[in-house]
Amino acid sequence: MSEQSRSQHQRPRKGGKPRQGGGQRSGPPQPRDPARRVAYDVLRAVEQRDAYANLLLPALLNERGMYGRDAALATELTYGTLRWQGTYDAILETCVDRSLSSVDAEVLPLLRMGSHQLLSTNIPPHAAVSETVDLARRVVGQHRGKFVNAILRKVSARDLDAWIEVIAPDRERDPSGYLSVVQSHPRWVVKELARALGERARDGLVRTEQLLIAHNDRPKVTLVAKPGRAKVADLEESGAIPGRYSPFAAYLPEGDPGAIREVRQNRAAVQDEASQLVALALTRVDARGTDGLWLDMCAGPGGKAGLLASLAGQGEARLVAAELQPTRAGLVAGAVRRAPRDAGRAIAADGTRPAWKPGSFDRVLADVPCTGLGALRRRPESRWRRGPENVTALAPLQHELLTNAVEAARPGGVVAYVTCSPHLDETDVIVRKVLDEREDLELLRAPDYLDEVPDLAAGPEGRYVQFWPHVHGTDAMFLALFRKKPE
Ligand SMILES: C[S@@+](CC[C@H](N)C(=O)[O-])C[C@H]1O[C@@H](n2cnc3c(N)ncnc32)[C@H](O)[C@@H]1O
Repeated sequence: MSEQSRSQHQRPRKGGKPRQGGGQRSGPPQPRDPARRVAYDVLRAVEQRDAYANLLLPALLNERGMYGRDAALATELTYGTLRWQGTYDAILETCVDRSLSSVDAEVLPLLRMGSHQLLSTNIPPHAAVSETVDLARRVVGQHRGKFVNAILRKVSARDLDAWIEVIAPDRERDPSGYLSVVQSHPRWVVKELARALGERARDGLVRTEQLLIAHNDRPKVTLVAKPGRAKVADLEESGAIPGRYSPFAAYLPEGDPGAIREVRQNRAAVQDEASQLVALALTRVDARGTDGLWLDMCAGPGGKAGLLASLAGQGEARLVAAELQPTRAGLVAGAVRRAPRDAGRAIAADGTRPAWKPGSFDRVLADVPCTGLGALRRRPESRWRRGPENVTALAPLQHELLTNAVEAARPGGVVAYVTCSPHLDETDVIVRKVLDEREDLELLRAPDYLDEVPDLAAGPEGRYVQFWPHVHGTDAMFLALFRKKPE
């Protein structure tokens, strides 16, 4: 294998042997290896009942009183295993003498987790196998523990580079297949991301590969200092570093964001920098007329609504933040609470059956439900959950919500269409369809409203904004800005 291809699949060597009995507060007796047990419980819940790792893991760590090195190991095992699942499954297919899909859902996470320790961490191989087998005996019984032992011994026969030689298709002949295995993404996702980047397989998929590598990196925790309520300098006092592009962003290199005073007081929040910037772009377009009422039509859980309410409150405007699901509308209410001038109001409402009169709003944001293929860094399991059928199923709703957003805007008003997915069927195709159907809509040059950020332009005449993890260090968020033509 060439040096170049070797570096392409090198993983960060993280984690380490857990301190025996260390890292826990006093309390009820802990299982022998609490870190692996937490990771296993999360992975099994993800596999069996579609749990979200980013919600369940912190809850379990908290419930079991784990912090420090044990929590770090549990986190590494959980996220690492989920990110690299595609590569490990390809390896495991060759080690199991039947189809991997026939392996019990309680056992599969043990095989993947053991493979992660063996192939991508600095945990000594004998410890990786024996600790995982010990856990297996406890959670799935003696017999299946033996099966786990036999398979992990086969996995341990090669290192990752040697396994890649065995399992990956030839890069020249099948670049998508190669990247799918080596960078652990479903093949259809590799193809769609290449399409969104404008790359053809025969040209080698160089930028696609950079994007996939970025998806497998641990993302920064980014905070937003809500304007009028906190400043980036306040967050710097807690160890955060000013963001690269957004005037409200700060990166938190380590530590729990929930421990930061401004976050606890709802004067700051966790929010990706691209999410901040697309909301900011909407407010920067000249409203050409009244500018008193804004609508966030799909507001839950409230990231953009929190920022928009603060920006509205610094001027003369008010924000209505609508969300279909009542529980999520409750989160939105929390996010807009105590905005300057109390400028934000959350309502539970269906954007496809508007509770407002047409033409009521000066600015409208439609941050529509999407596949989330732009947030794969933060939700590692979602790449395995989505399929092309989800893209197809979402299209009518995305189209309807954008159409209703345009209806909600007054003539001359501004509309933003946002997705956290770069998939062209969720972005360009929806925008073109609505533009084709309406004569009252002008597509603005969105990158002009974010001129502090380089390399954003995408789509027809570069009029869309497309953020990329490998270019901007953000989620792959998409923005199209429109003006509704005056009557
Ligand atoms: C991509 S998320 C929005 C993220 C949000 N803007 C933020 O920054 O936190 C899409 C939201 O739209 C909501 N939703 C789905 N269908 C809707 C509808 N018909 N009307 C209003 N909201 C809807 C979903 O429940 C989800 O909370």
